[in-house]
This record gives sequence, structure tokens and C-alpha cells, in this order.
Amino acid sequence: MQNAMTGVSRRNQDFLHILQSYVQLTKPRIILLLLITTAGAMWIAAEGQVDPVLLLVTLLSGTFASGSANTINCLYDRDIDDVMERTRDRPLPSGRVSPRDALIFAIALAVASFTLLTVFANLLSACLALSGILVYVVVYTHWLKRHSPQNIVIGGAAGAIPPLVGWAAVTGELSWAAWALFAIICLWTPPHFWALAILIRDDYAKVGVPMMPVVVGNESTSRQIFYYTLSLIPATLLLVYPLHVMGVVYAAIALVLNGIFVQKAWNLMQASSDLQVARSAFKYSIFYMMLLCAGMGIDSLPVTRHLVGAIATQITRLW
Ligand code: HEM
Ligand SMILES: CC(C)=CCC/C(C)=C/CC/C(C)=C/COP(=O)(O)OP(=O)(O)O
Repeated sequence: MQNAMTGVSRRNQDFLHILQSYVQLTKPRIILLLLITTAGAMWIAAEGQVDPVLLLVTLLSGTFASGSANTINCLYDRDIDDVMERTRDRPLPSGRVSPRDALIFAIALAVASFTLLTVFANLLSACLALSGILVYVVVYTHWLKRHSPQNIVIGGAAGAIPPLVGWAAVTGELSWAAWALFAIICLWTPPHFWALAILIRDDYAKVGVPMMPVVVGNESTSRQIFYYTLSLIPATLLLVYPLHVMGVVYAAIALVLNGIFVQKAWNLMQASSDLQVARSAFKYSIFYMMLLCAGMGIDSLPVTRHLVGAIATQITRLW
């Protein structure tokens, strides 16, 4: 009896460990922020009134598509992941999942994502999610990552596709506002990633991956980070003017977030080899994107629009 129970609980534990390894392959924490950008786009596209079922299905499909892309990236990069300190414990280099099983898992996730979006949203959103997987795997991981210091500038476009998926799922098309969101994430990616790349430069150098700080050094990288961060100010405000899809609440949130980001990038430019400063800029980049998307959601809520309208009317009367 005792043995039988121990056997069952050991089998449960083994199952949980296997499950954990598959979840780890998908890089879940990164997926969370990708989903936040998708939800932000859906909120704007639906003017604050998203169909909850569509939201749920799109986020689930986005999880599957990003999980598939990340799993293929882990599969492709398992040789260098085995050498780098940060990635050595991933399921493939550590042998907890076989390459064959990882490939089957990635294909299953891609098929599930494409099917769900086609059935519950539309073909455009399904094709966009599929193109996200392809751009990340083919353009970033295969063509650019090991060959060009501009790898994340061009390949980073993959990470900017999730808001396009969200927008297309709601409206069935892509408007200028959707492309503005795409541009914001493309411009955000270099400060996000290069701040981290300064921190883990030696790891990338060890495996010959030409990330910007490895090729041109910390000083030049931090200067580029600063310019990309500055460019986020006009890019984020495009949604307010001339696109008129966001209002004053978002504008205020965006201005504050951009101000802090520029300050962090400036600090890094003044002390480009200070790892504490680089870590702070990297962590803030994540916080920045989360709050910017939250700002989009809050601004597009009908109650916010109503309140802002009422306050504007009062101010006009007082004048
Ligand atoms: C080509 C573009 C990008 C590159 C090369 C990149 C690279 C990285 C790397 C190497 C890490 C550390 C991961 C780890 O330690 O395992 C990271 C962390 C992170 N990235 Fe990116 N990233 C990119 C784009 C994005 C995008 C578009 C998002 C979401 C909108 C994102 C969200 C995150 C988040 C949330 C983390 C922190 C994960 C954690 O807490 O461990 N990244 N990124
Ligand atoms: C719509 C859709 C499915 C889009 C795909 C978006 C996607 C999965 C973006 C991921 C970006 C990312 C984490 C890059 C890091 O790769 P890396 O190889 O440089 O990181 P590593 O060194 O940690 O492996």
C-alpha cells in the first residue's frame, strides 16, 4: 500500500517535471509581455470594448504561437545554449527534452495557434501569427543572430508582430494605428535587448554571437540605446496625433514613462560599463512596455473617455 502510494506520487512528480521542462522551452515570462502588447492592441482596436471570448482565444493562440517560436529557437540554438552560463540549464542542452520531442511540441503549438485563430478570429490574424514564428525562426535565429550586430534591429520585427495579430483579430484588417504599435515595439527592442546584452556580453562573445556590445563595445552601444529611446517619444505619441486613437490619459502616461526611460538611457551612456545601470535600464524596459500597454487599455475604456469628456466640457465652460 505504502509502496503503491509512493509509486503514484513519484509518477506525478515525474510528470510535473516533464511538464515544467516543456513550459520552460516556451520562455513563458517573455510570452506574458508579448500577450500584454497583443491585449493593448485589441483594446485600442475595439475602442475599449473587447469581446471577452475573442480576447481569450487570441491570447491563447498568441501563447501557442510564441511558445512554438521560442521552442524552435531553443532547438536551433541548443549548441550555443549549452556553452552559455545563462542558458546551460535549459531543457535541451541539459537533456531533459529530446530534440525530436521539442520539434513535435513546437509543430503542435503552431498548428493549434493557426487553427484557433482561423476558426475563432480570422485568417489574417492566423497568417500574421504564423509569419511571427517564421520571422523569428528564419530571419532572426537562422539568418541574423549569429551573423550581424543588427540582428535584433531587423529580427526584432518578429517581437512586434503580436499587436498586429491582436488588431487583426478584432478588425480583420491592419490600420495605421496597428503599424504605429508595430513601430513602437521595433524601436523599443534595441534599448530592451542591448541593455541586457551589455550585462551578458562575455557569454555572447564566448560563443561568437555578434551582439552589438561584443562588436562595437559598450560605449557605442549605449549611445545607440539612447537614440532609440529618444525616438520612442514621437513614436508613442503618434497614437495621439495624428492618429487620434489615444487621448490625454495615454499621452500623460507615455510622456512620464518616456521621460524615465530617457533618463535611464542617459545614465547608461554616462557609465556604459556599469552593470548596475545596465540592469536597471533592462528591467525598466519591461516595466515601461507593461505600463504603456496598461495606459492604452485605461485610455480606451468608455468610462475614461466619458470622464475626460466631462472634465473638458467643464474647463471650456469656465473659460
Ligand atoms: C529580437 C528581439 C528580442 C531579443 C533578442 C530579446 C532578448 C531577450 C533575452 C536574451 C532575455 C533574457 C531571457 C533569459 O534570461 O532567458 C530577454 C528577457 C525578456 N524579454 Fe526580450 N528580447 C526581444 C524582444 C522582446 C519582446 C518583443 C518582448 C515582449 C514584448 C520581450 C520581453 C522580455 C521579457 C518580459 C523578458 C524578461 C524575462 C524574465 O523575467 O526572465 N522581449 N529578452
Ligand atoms: C507572433 C509571434 C509568434 C511572434 C514571435 C515573437 C517572439 C517569440 C519573440 C521573442 C523575442 C525573444 C525572446 C528573443 C530572444 O531570442 P534569443 O535567441 O536572442 O534569446 P536567448 O539568447 O535567451 O535564447
